[in-house]
Amino acid sequence: MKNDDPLDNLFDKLLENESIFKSKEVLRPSYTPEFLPHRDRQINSLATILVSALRGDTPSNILIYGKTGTGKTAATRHVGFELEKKSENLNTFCSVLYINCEIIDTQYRLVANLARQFGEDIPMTGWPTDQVFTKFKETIDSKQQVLIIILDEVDKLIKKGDDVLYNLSRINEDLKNSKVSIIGVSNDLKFTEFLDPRVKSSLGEEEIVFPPYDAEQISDILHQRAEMAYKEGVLDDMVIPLCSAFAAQEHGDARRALDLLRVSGELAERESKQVVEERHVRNAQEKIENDRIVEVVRTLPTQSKLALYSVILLRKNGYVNVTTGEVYNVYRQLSQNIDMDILTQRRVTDLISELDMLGILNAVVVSKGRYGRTKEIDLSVPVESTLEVLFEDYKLKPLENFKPVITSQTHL
Ligand SMILES: Nc1ncnc2c1ncn2[C@@H]1O[C@H](COP(=O)(O)OP(=O)(O)OP(=O)(O)O)[C@@H](O)[C@H]1O
Repeated sequence: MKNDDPLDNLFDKLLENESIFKSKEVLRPSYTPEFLPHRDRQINSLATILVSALRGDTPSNILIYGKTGTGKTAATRHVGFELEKKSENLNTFCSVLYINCEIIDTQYRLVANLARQFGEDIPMTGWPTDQVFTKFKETIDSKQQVLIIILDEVDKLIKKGDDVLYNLSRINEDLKNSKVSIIGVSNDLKFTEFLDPRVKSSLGEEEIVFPPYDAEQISDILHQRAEMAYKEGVLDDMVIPLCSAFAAQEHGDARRALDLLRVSGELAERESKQVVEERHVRNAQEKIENDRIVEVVRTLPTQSKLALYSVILLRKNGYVNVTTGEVYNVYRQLSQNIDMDILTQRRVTDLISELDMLGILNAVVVSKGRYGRTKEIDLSVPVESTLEVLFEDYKLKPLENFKPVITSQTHL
Protein backbone atom coordinates (compact mmCIF):
# COMPACT_ATOMS: atom_id res chain seq x y z
CA MET A 1 0.00 0.00 0.00
CA LYS A 2 1.25 3.45 -0.88
CA ASN A 3 2.22 5.50 2.16
CA ASP A 4 1.23 9.13 1.67
CA ASP A 5 2.21 10.30 5.12
CA PRO A 6 4.51 13.24 4.34
CA LEU A 7 6.33 12.62 7.62
CA ASP A 8 7.35 9.13 6.59
CA ASN A 9 10.03 10.08 4.15
CA LEU A 10 13.49 8.56 3.75
CA PHE A 11 15.07 11.89 4.70
CA ASP A 12 12.90 12.72 7.69
CA LYS A 13 15.05 10.98 10.27
CA LEU A 14 18.18 12.55 8.86
CA LEU A 15 16.63 16.00 8.80
CA GLU A 16 15.52 15.67 12.42
CA ASN A 17 19.13 16.10 13.51
CA GLU A 18 19.90 19.77 13.39
CA SER A 19 22.99 20.45 11.31
CA ILE A 20 26.07 21.67 13.17
CA PHE A 21 27.04 23.64 10.05
CA LYS A 22 25.92 27.18 9.36
CA SER A 23 27.44 27.05 5.86
CA LYS A 24 29.60 24.15 4.74
CA GLU A 25 30.34 25.93 1.45
CA VAL A 26 32.81 28.32 3.06
CA LEU A 27 35.07 25.35 3.84
CA ARG A 28 35.22 24.27 0.23
CA PRO A 29 38.20 25.18 -1.99
CA SER A 30 35.94 27.10 -4.40
CA TYR A 31 35.17 29.72 -1.72
CA THR A 32 37.50 32.74 -1.62
CA PRO A 33 37.25 34.71 1.60
CA GLU A 34 37.37 38.50 1.41
CA PHE A 35 40.09 38.73 3.99
CA LEU A 36 43.18 36.52 3.82
CA PRO A 37 45.11 36.53 7.10
CA HIS A 38 48.92 36.40 6.86
CA ARG A 39 49.07 37.25 3.20
CA ASP A 40 49.25 41.08 3.49
CA ARG A 41 52.81 41.23 2.22
CA GLN A 42 52.13 39.15 -0.90
CA ILE A 43 48.82 40.92 -1.59
CA ASN A 44 50.50 44.32 -1.28
CA SER A 45 53.36 43.29 -3.57
CA LEU A 46 50.84 42.12 -6.17
CA ALA A 47 48.78 45.30 -5.88
CA THR A 48 51.89 47.50 -6.13
CA ILE A 49 52.83 45.84 -9.41
CA LEU A 50 49.31 45.77 -10.84
CA VAL A 51 48.34 49.35 -9.99
CA SER A 52 49.90 50.51 -13.27
CA ALA A 53 47.01 48.79 -15.05
CA LEU A 54 44.66 51.38 -13.54
CA ARG A 55 46.86 54.10 -15.03
CA GLY A 56 46.63 52.50 -18.46
CA ASP A 57 50.18 51.12 -18.41
CA THR A 58 51.32 47.52 -18.76
CA PRO A 59 52.15 45.95 -15.38
CA SER A 60 55.25 43.74 -15.24
CA ASN A 61 54.64 40.05 -15.73
CA ILE A 62 54.73 38.15 -12.46
CA LEU A 63 55.63 34.62 -11.41
CA ILE A 64 54.14 33.41 -8.16
CA TYR A 65 55.62 30.40 -6.41
CA GLY A 66 54.72 28.47 -3.31
CA LYS A 67 53.80 25.01 -2.16
CA THR A 68 50.29 23.75 -2.48
CA GLY A 69 47.71 25.33 -0.16
CA THR A 70 49.72 28.47 0.60
CA GLY A 71 47.01 30.81 -0.70
CA LYS A 72 48.48 31.66 -4.13
CA THR A 73 45.23 31.25 -6.04
CA ALA A 74 43.08 32.83 -3.33
CA ALA A 75 45.36 35.89 -3.02
CA THR A 76 45.78 36.35 -6.77
CA ARG A 77 42.05 36.10 -7.44
CA HIS A 78 41.32 38.43 -4.56
CA VAL A 79 43.69 41.08 -5.93
CA GLY A 80 42.28 40.59 -9.43
CA PHE A 81 38.76 41.07 -8.15
CA GLU A 82 39.72 44.27 -6.29
CA LEU A 83 41.50 45.57 -9.39
CA GLU A 84 38.43 45.05 -11.58
CA LYS A 85 36.24 46.70 -8.95
CA LYS A 86 38.51 49.76 -8.78
CA SER A 87 38.77 49.97 -12.55
CA GLU A 88 34.97 50.07 -12.81
CA ASN A 89 34.87 52.93 -10.31
CA LEU A 90 37.52 54.81 -12.24
CA ASN A 91 35.90 54.12 -15.61
CA THR A 92 39.07 52.54 -16.96
CA PHE A 93 39.11 49.20 -18.78
CA CYS A 94 40.98 46.53 -16.85
CA SER A 95 39.98 42.89 -17.05
CA VAL A 96 41.42 39.97 -15.18
CA LEU A 97 41.13 36.60 -16.93
CA TYR A 98 41.68 33.37 -15.04
CA ILE A 99 42.76 30.09 -16.60
CA ASN A 100 43.56 26.86 -14.77
CA CYS A 101 46.23 25.24 -16.95
CA GLU A 102 45.71 21.85 -15.35
CA ILE A 103 42.34 21.77 -17.09
CA ILE A 104 43.08 23.90 -20.16
CA ASP A 105 46.48 22.62 -21.13
CA THR A 106 47.03 23.23 -24.85
CA GLN A 107 47.84 26.41 -26.73
CA TYR A 108 44.69 26.10 -28.86
CA ARG A 109 42.32 25.53 -25.97
CA LEU A 110 43.91 28.23 -23.87
CA VAL A 111 43.72 30.97 -26.48
CA ALA A 112 40.26 29.84 -27.59
CA ASN A 113 39.11 29.99 -23.98
CA LEU A 114 40.53 33.51 -23.57
CA ALA A 115 38.81 34.65 -26.77
CA ARG A 116 35.53 33.09 -25.66
CA GLN A 117 35.71 35.14 -22.46
CA PHE A 118 35.32 38.12 -24.85
CA GLY A 119 32.29 36.58 -26.53
CA GLU A 120 34.12 35.19 -29.57
CA ASP A 121 32.62 32.01 -30.94
CA ILE A 122 35.64 29.77 -31.53
CA PRO A 123 35.15 26.02 -31.98
CA MET A 124 36.80 23.61 -29.52
CA THR A 125 39.00 22.27 -32.32
CA GLY A 126 39.43 22.72 -36.02
CA TRP A 127 40.98 26.13 -36.60
CA PRO A 128 44.73 26.49 -37.09
CA THR A 129 46.21 27.72 -33.80
CA ASP A 130 47.64 30.82 -35.51
CA GLN A 131 44.17 31.81 -36.61
CA VAL A 132 42.84 31.52 -33.06
CA PHE A 133 45.71 33.67 -31.81
CA THR A 134 45.11 36.31 -34.47
CA LYS A 135 41.39 36.39 -33.66
CA PHE A 136 42.16 36.81 -29.98
CA LYS A 137 44.56 39.68 -30.67
CA GLU A 138 42.04 41.43 -32.96
CA THR A 139 39.33 41.07 -30.36
CA ILE A 140 41.25 42.51 -27.45
CA ASP A 141 42.81 45.24 -29.58
CA SER A 142 39.44 46.55 -30.67
CA LYS A 143 39.49 48.93 -27.70
CA GLN A 144 41.95 50.46 -25.27
CA GLN A 145 42.24 48.17 -22.29
CA VAL A 146 44.66 46.41 -19.99
CA LEU A 147 44.29 42.65 -19.55
CA ILE A 148 45.80 40.63 -16.77
CA ILE A 149 45.87 36.93 -17.58
CA ILE A 150 46.29 34.65 -14.58
CA LEU A 151 47.73 31.29 -15.62
CA ASP A 152 47.23 29.07 -12.58
CA GLU A 153 49.32 25.85 -12.49
CA VAL A 154 51.30 27.31 -15.38
CA ASP A 155 53.86 24.47 -15.11
CA LYS A 156 51.22 22.08 -16.51
CA LEU A 157 51.24 24.13 -19.70
CA ILE A 158 54.89 23.68 -20.51
CA LYS A 159 54.60 19.89 -20.41
CA LYS A 160 53.29 20.29 -23.96
CA GLY A 161 55.94 22.77 -25.09
CA ASP A 162 56.32 26.43 -24.19
CA ASP A 163 55.04 27.93 -27.48
CA VAL A 164 52.00 29.40 -25.88
CA LEU A 165 54.02 31.09 -23.16
CA TYR A 166 56.44 32.41 -25.76
CA ASN A 167 53.59 33.78 -27.88
CA LEU A 168 51.77 35.29 -24.93
CA SER A 169 54.90 36.88 -23.53
CA ARG A 170 55.43 38.71 -26.85
CA ILE A 171 51.81 39.56 -27.53
CA ASN A 172 52.21 43.28 -26.70
CA GLU A 173 54.47 43.67 -29.77
CA ASP A 174 51.44 43.05 -32.02
CA LEU A 175 48.94 45.20 -30.13
CA LYS A 176 48.22 48.88 -30.79
CA ASN A 177 45.49 49.69 -28.30
CA SER A 178 45.43 47.13 -25.55
CA LYS A 179 48.07 45.83 -23.19
CA VAL A 180 48.50 42.39 -21.71
CA SER A 181 50.30 41.26 -18.64
CA ILE A 182 50.65 37.71 -17.37
CA ILE A 183 50.68 36.25 -13.90
CA GLY A 184 52.00 32.67 -13.81
CA VAL A 185 51.22 30.69 -10.66
CA SER A 186 53.04 27.47 -9.82
CA ASN A 187 53.81 25.12 -6.97
CA ASP A 188 56.74 23.68 -8.89
CA LEU A 189 59.66 25.89 -7.89
CA LYS A 190 61.87 24.49 -10.61
CA PHE A 191 59.61 24.70 -13.62
CA THR A 192 61.31 27.73 -15.17
CA GLU A 193 64.50 25.67 -15.59
CA PHE A 194 62.81 24.06 -18.58
CA LEU A 195 61.72 27.30 -20.19
CA ASP A 196 63.25 29.04 -23.17
CA PRO A 197 65.50 31.71 -21.56
CA ARG A 198 63.59 34.49 -23.34
CA VAL A 199 60.28 33.27 -21.95
CA LYS A 200 61.84 32.82 -18.55
CA SER A 201 63.11 36.38 -18.32
CA SER A 202 59.94 37.85 -19.75
CA LEU A 203 57.56 35.97 -17.46
CA GLY A 204 59.68 36.35 -14.38
CA GLU A 205 60.04 40.15 -14.48
CA GLU A 206 58.74 40.06 -10.93
CA GLU A 207 58.63 37.07 -8.60
CA ILE A 208 56.57 36.64 -5.47
CA VAL A 209 57.04 33.73 -3.09
CA PHE A 210 54.29 32.37 -0.85
CA PRO A 211 55.95 30.65 2.12
CA PRO A 212 54.19 27.80 3.95
CA TYR A 213 51.99 28.75 6.91
CA ASP A 214 53.00 27.72 10.41
CA ALA A 215 50.55 26.13 12.85
CA GLU A 216 49.64 29.47 14.43
CA GLN A 217 48.88 31.11 11.10
CA ILE A 218 46.77 28.15 10.03
CA SER A 219 44.92 28.39 13.31
CA ASP A 220 44.03 32.04 12.51
CA ILE A 221 42.78 31.02 9.07
CA LEU A 222 40.67 28.25 10.57
CA HIS A 223 39.17 30.47 13.27
CA GLN A 224 38.03 32.91 10.60
CA ARG A 225 36.41 30.15 8.53
CA ALA A 226 35.02 28.18 11.47
CA GLU A 227 33.06 31.20 12.60
CA MET A 228 31.32 31.35 9.23
CA ALA A 229 30.99 27.60 8.74
CA TYR A 230 29.88 26.22 12.12
CA LYS A 231 27.15 27.13 14.53
CA GLU A 232 28.36 28.60 17.79
CA GLY A 233 29.76 26.24 20.40
CA VAL A 234 29.86 23.08 18.28
CA LEU A 235 33.67 22.85 18.07
CA ASP A 236 35.50 21.35 21.00
CA ASP A 237 38.47 23.53 22.10
CA MET A 238 41.00 21.06 20.75
CA VAL A 239 39.56 20.87 17.23
CA ILE A 240 41.23 23.91 15.63
CA PRO A 241 44.63 23.44 17.32
CA LEU A 242 44.71 19.82 16.19
CA CYS A 243 43.65 20.59 12.59
CA SER A 244 46.35 23.29 12.52
CA ALA A 245 49.02 20.97 13.90
CA PHE A 246 48.22 18.25 11.36
CA ALA A 247 48.21 20.73 8.47
CA ALA A 248 51.46 22.35 9.64
CA GLN A 249 53.13 18.93 9.47
CA GLU A 250 51.82 18.78 5.92
CA HIS A 251 54.14 21.68 4.92
CA GLY A 252 51.66 24.33 6.12
CA ASP A 253 48.86 23.52 3.71
CA ALA A 254 45.75 25.65 4.38
CA ARG A 255 43.69 23.52 2.01
CA ARG A 256 44.42 20.40 4.06
CA ALA A 257 43.54 22.31 7.24
CA LEU A 258 40.18 23.38 5.82
CA ASP A 259 39.48 19.85 4.55
CA LEU A 260 40.21 18.51 8.04
CA LEU A 261 37.87 21.02 9.62
CA ARG A 262 35.09 20.11 7.18
CA VAL A 263 35.54 16.32 7.27
CA SER A 264 35.74 16.33 11.11
CA GLY A 265 32.32 18.00 11.16
CA GLU A 266 30.93 15.59 8.60
CA LEU A 267 32.09 12.62 10.69
CA ALA A 268 30.53 14.10 13.83
CA GLU A 269 27.30 14.69 11.94
CA ARG A 270 27.29 11.12 10.67
CA GLU A 271 27.29 9.99 14.32
CA SER A 272 24.46 12.47 15.03
CA LYS A 273 26.71 14.32 17.47
CA GLN A 274 26.15 17.99 18.19
CA VAL A 275 29.81 18.61 19.06
CA VAL A 276 32.92 18.00 16.98
CA GLU A 277 35.53 16.34 19.15
CA GLU A 278 39.26 15.71 18.98
CA ARG A 279 38.72 12.10 17.88
CA HIS A 280 36.70 13.30 14.88
CA VAL A 281 39.75 15.29 13.75
CA ARG A 282 42.00 12.25 14.15
CA ASN A 283 39.56 10.12 12.19
CA ALA A 284 39.29 12.84 9.54
CA GLN A 285 43.08 12.95 9.22
CA GLU A 286 43.14 9.19 8.70
CA LYS A 287 40.28 9.31 6.21
CA ILE A 288 41.80 12.10 4.12
CA GLU A 289 45.21 10.44 4.07
CA ASN A 290 43.64 7.11 3.15
CA ASP A 291 41.56 8.69 0.37
CA ARG A 292 44.65 10.42 -1.01
CA ILE A 293 46.71 7.23 -1.06
CA VAL A 294 43.85 5.23 -2.56
CA GLU A 295 43.55 7.77 -5.36
CA VAL A 296 47.30 7.77 -6.03
CA VAL A 297 47.51 3.96 -6.03
CA ARG A 298 44.45 3.67 -8.26
CA THR A 299 46.01 5.83 -10.96
CA LEU A 300 49.41 4.06 -10.98
CA PRO A 301 50.43 2.15 -14.13
CA THR A 302 50.13 -1.63 -13.72
CA GLN A 303 53.92 -2.09 -13.62
CA SER A 304 54.17 0.25 -10.61
CA LYS A 305 51.27 -1.54 -8.97
CA LEU A 306 53.16 -4.78 -9.45
CA ALA A 307 56.27 -3.37 -7.77
CA LEU A 308 54.11 -2.18 -4.88
CA TYR A 309 52.34 -5.55 -4.69
CA SER A 310 55.77 -7.22 -4.50
CA VAL A 311 56.69 -5.14 -1.44
CA ILE A 312 53.36 -5.96 0.20
CA LEU A 313 53.78 -9.70 -0.43
CA LEU A 314 57.25 -9.59 1.10
CA ARG A 315 55.86 -7.79 4.14
CA LYS A 316 53.06 -10.36 4.46
CA ASN A 317 55.70 -13.11 4.44
CA GLY A 318 57.57 -11.54 7.33
CA TYR A 319 60.20 -9.53 5.47
CA VAL A 320 60.77 -6.00 6.79
CA ASN A 321 63.02 -3.30 5.31
CA VAL A 322 63.38 -5.26 2.10
CA THR A 323 66.05 -4.57 -0.51
CA THR A 324 65.46 -3.64 -4.15
CA GLY A 325 66.88 -7.07 -5.09
CA GLU A 326 64.30 -8.85 -2.97
CA VAL A 327 61.52 -6.75 -4.47
CA TYR A 328 62.82 -7.54 -7.94
CA ASN A 329 62.79 -11.28 -7.20
CA VAL A 330 59.15 -11.19 -6.24
CA TYR A 331 58.32 -8.79 -9.08
CA ARG A 332 59.71 -11.32 -11.56
CA GLN A 333 57.83 -14.20 -9.99
CA LEU A 334 54.62 -12.18 -10.22
CA SER A 335 55.10 -10.95 -13.79
CA GLN A 336 55.64 -14.51 -14.97
CA ASN A 337 52.40 -15.50 -13.26
CA ILE A 338 50.30 -12.79 -14.83
CA ASP A 339 51.86 -12.69 -18.27
CA MET A 340 53.30 -9.22 -18.33
CA ASP A 341 56.51 -7.81 -19.78
CA ILE A 342 59.34 -8.22 -17.29
CA LEU A 343 61.16 -4.94 -16.75
CA THR A 344 64.87 -4.77 -15.90
CA GLN A 345 65.94 -4.43 -12.28
CA ARG A 346 67.09 -0.90 -13.02
CA ARG A 347 63.66 0.09 -14.28
CA VAL A 348 61.94 -1.51 -11.27
CA THR A 349 64.33 0.42 -9.01
CA ASP A 350 63.15 3.61 -10.78
CA LEU A 351 59.53 2.65 -10.17
CA ILE A 352 60.36 2.15 -6.49
CA SER A 353 61.88 5.65 -6.36
CA GLU A 354 58.69 7.06 -7.87
CA LEU A 355 56.57 5.23 -5.30
CA ASP A 356 58.86 6.68 -2.65
CA MET A 357 58.30 10.21 -3.98
CA LEU A 358 54.54 9.68 -3.95
CA GLY A 359 54.73 8.74 -0.25
CA ILE A 360 53.61 5.15 -0.83
CA LEU A 361 56.94 3.57 0.03
CA ASN A 362 59.82 4.73 2.14
CA ALA A 363 63.17 3.82 0.56
CA VAL A 364 66.45 4.56 2.35
CA VAL A 365 69.83 4.03 0.64
CA VAL A 366 72.12 1.82 2.73
CA SER A 367 75.62 0.52 2.13
CA LYS A 368 76.09 -3.25 1.93
CA GLY A 369 79.88 -3.24 2.10
CA ARG A 370 81.47 -5.08 -0.80
CA TYR A 371 78.05 -5.70 -2.36
CA GLY A 372 77.68 -1.96 -2.97
CA ARG A 373 74.64 0.10 -2.09
CA THR A 374 71.00 -0.83 -2.04
CA LYS A 375 67.75 0.62 -0.83
CA GLU A 376 65.89 -0.59 2.21
CA ILE A 377 62.23 -0.32 1.45
CA ASP A 378 59.29 -0.14 3.77
CA LEU A 379 55.59 0.42 3.17
CA SER A 380 54.09 3.79 4.09
CA VAL A 381 50.52 2.69 3.39
CA PRO A 382 48.08 0.37 5.18
CA VAL A 383 48.33 -3.12 3.67
CA GLU A 384 44.68 -4.17 3.46
CA SER A 385 43.13 -1.05 1.96
CA THR A 386 46.01 -0.79 -0.52
CA LEU A 387 45.49 -4.40 -1.59
CA GLU A 388 41.81 -3.70 -2.18
CA VAL A 389 42.71 -0.90 -4.60
CA LEU A 390 45.40 -3.00 -6.28
CA PHE A 391 42.92 -5.78 -6.97
CA GLU A 392 40.67 -3.34 -8.81
CA ASP A 393 43.26 -3.80 -11.58
CA TYR A 394 42.06 -6.97 -13.26
CA LYS A 395 45.64 -8.12 -13.91
CA LEU A 396 46.46 -8.38 -10.21
CA LYS A 397 44.94 -11.24 -8.24
CA PRO A 398 45.03 -12.21 -4.56
CA LEU A 399 47.69 -14.92 -4.04
CA GLU A 400 46.85 -16.78 -0.84
CA ASN A 401 49.76 -19.19 -0.66
CA PHE A 402 52.42 -17.10 -2.32
CA LYS A 403 55.97 -17.71 -1.07
CA PRO A 404 58.72 -15.36 -2.26
CA VAL A 405 61.70 -17.13 -3.82
CA ILE A 406 64.77 -15.07 -2.98
CA THR A 407 67.94 -16.14 -4.77
CA SER A 408 71.27 -15.13 -3.24
CA GLN A 409 72.68 -13.33 -6.32
CA THR A 410 69.87 -10.84 -6.33
CA HIS A 411 69.74 -9.83 -2.74
CA LEU A 412 70.98 -6.34 -3.60
N1 LIG B 1 45.52 33.34 4.17
C1 LIG B 1 44.41 32.64 3.95
N2 LIG B 1 43.27 32.99 4.57
C2 LIG B 1 42.12 32.29 4.37
N3 LIG B 1 42.04 31.22 3.58
C3 LIG B 1 43.15 30.82 2.94
C4 LIG B 1 44.39 31.51 3.09
N4 LIG B 1 45.33 30.88 2.36
C5 LIG B 1 44.72 29.85 1.75
N5 LIG B 1 43.41 29.81 2.11
C6 LIG B 1 42.43 28.83 1.67
O1 LIG B 1 43.10 27.58 1.51
C7 LIG B 1 42.67 26.90 0.34
C8 LIG B 1 43.84 26.69 -0.60
O2 LIG B 1 44.33 27.94 -1.03
P1 LIG B 1 44.80 28.22 -2.54
O3 LIG B 1 43.95 27.43 -3.49
O4 LIG B 1 44.88 29.68 -2.71
O5 LIG B 1 46.25 27.57 -2.48
P2 LIG B 1 47.33 27.49 -3.62
O6 LIG B 1 48.60 27.99 -3.01
O7 LIG B 1 46.84 28.15 -4.85
O8 LIG B 1 47.43 25.93 -3.81
P3 LIG B 1 47.72 25.07 -5.15
O9 LIG B 1 49.12 25.37 -5.52
O10 LIG B 1 47.53 23.66 -4.70
O11 LIG B 1 46.69 25.52 -6.15
C9 LIG B 1 41.56 27.76 -0.25
O12 LIG B 1 40.34 27.27 0.21
C10 LIG B 1 41.85 29.14 0.30
O13 LIG B 1 40.66 29.90 0.40
